[in-house]
Amino acid sequence: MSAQREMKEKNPWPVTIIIIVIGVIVIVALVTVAVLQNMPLSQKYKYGIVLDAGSSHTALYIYEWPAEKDNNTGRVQQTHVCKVQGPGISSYASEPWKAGESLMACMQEAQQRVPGKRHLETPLYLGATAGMRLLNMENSSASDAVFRAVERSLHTFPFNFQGARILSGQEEGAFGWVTVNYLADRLEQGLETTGALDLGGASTQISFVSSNYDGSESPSNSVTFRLYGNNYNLYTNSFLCYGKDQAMKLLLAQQTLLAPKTIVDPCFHPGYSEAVSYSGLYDSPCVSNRKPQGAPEAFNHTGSGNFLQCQDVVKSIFNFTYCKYSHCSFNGVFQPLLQGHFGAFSAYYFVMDFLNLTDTSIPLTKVKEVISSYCATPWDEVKRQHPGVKVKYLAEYCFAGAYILTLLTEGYNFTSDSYTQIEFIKKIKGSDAGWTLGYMLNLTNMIPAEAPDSPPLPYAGYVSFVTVMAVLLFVLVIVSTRRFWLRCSKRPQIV
Ligand SMILES: Nc1ncnc2c1ncn2[C@@H]1O[C@H](COP(=O)(O)OP(=O)(O)OP(=O)(O)O)[C@@H](O)[C@H]1O
Repeated sequence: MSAQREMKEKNPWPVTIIIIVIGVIVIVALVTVAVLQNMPLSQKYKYGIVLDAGSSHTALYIYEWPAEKDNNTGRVQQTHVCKVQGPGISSYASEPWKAGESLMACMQEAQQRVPGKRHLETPLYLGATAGMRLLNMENSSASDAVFRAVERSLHTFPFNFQGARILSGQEEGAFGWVTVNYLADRLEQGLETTGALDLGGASTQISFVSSNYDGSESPSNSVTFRLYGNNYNLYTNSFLCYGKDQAMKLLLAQQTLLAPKTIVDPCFHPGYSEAVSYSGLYDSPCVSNRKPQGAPEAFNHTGSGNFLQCQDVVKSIFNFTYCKYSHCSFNGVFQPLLQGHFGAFSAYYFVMDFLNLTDTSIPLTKVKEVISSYCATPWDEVKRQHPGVKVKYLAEYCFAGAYILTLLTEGYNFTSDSYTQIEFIKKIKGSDAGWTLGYMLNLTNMIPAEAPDSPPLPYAGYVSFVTVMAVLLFVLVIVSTRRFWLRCSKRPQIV
């Protein structure tokens, strides 16, 4: 017995080894718990679906975001887009049930793409823009019937349907601006924002923040936001009837006033000839009050392909002179001085991309030359050169190019300098530029008004900190116990 005690007192190493082993186990356990407890959860996603019921067509967008980050700063991104076959829902005014029917194929696709266990919680929105705004102005019971048909169809799917409604022009402009700035990370980081230019089929929107605008002049153009702790006073205006298709109607209506049977249109290619029915042209409230007296059933629409003359006719659909404010864009609408960068999307992009003019460092004089040369190309040659492009679009690129230039430079007052601040965009980081994402972010409260509280240390920093502290603690324990055992081993031995 005394021999054993004597041995322990002489040799402290077995106890030291036991302490080291226990220490190592404690540290490993501590670090493992810290790592597991704080590890980001495996990536589970949530989904949202928005139907953009535009004047020319409907598109369905599916968005997804990491499940643990909703109501916070989780990156929401577009995972799928489905183009609905056929025209926009406003075209089904005489057979509303077909509007509901037209959405079925894309909705079935959405049902396949969103995981089944998420269906019931996935919000589904339908927002209609200028086509339905016009139909509602013209015939509100027809527009109600279209909405009823669309809602009936959407209710047959297992998603959390939040309703179908017409967006105001202001909402369309403001949510387009939110989308562009959210995707470019400008809101969360509080960077200077980018303006948004949207050219649709029936309306066009301009939205930007200007230090010259506080909302006091023309308050109807002001939208205020508080996002991630920053206040924004946004200027936005939507011009109904100035989307690409309705602007063309304005242009044709203008020309038929002078030549009701045959118009020789400088915005169409030489050799172009098409019969156009007056009822088709005047079916829109944008032009219905301009129908010539005693007009024949149809007129012959021919082209002469002259860009300079085209620009003159295009200018005639704007009023650049009347303005009761300090500054105006056109038609007497207030606009503050332009400021900063702009993203131009929808038809701005489609048209400038086709004409190879998305590079805004190309001087405006050169841009005009390119459009001018396209306009002057005979129609047969244009079709031969672009066999894969929809004929309707091909015929309209000359007009659309001239219209975009006039709208930007004479309408919104972009100069040759500020034109270089425009970027023609289709997508930002894989998501389409347009109002739909901003609309969903707003309705799901996914952009907080205040900047979210961030943990004092990032995850990796936290784990490293715990590890270093545990190792330090361990070393301290070892050093102090070793000194204790060394002292013990040096004590005079009991014999
Ligand atoms: N590839 C293309 N080339 C030329 N024009 C195009 C192309 N694709 C679409 N367009 C036209 O661009 C215009 C804008 O399309 P978009 O889908 O943005 O409008 P919309 O949502 O139907 O209209 P709105 O927002 O006014 O209701 C429409 O006139 C459409 O016909």
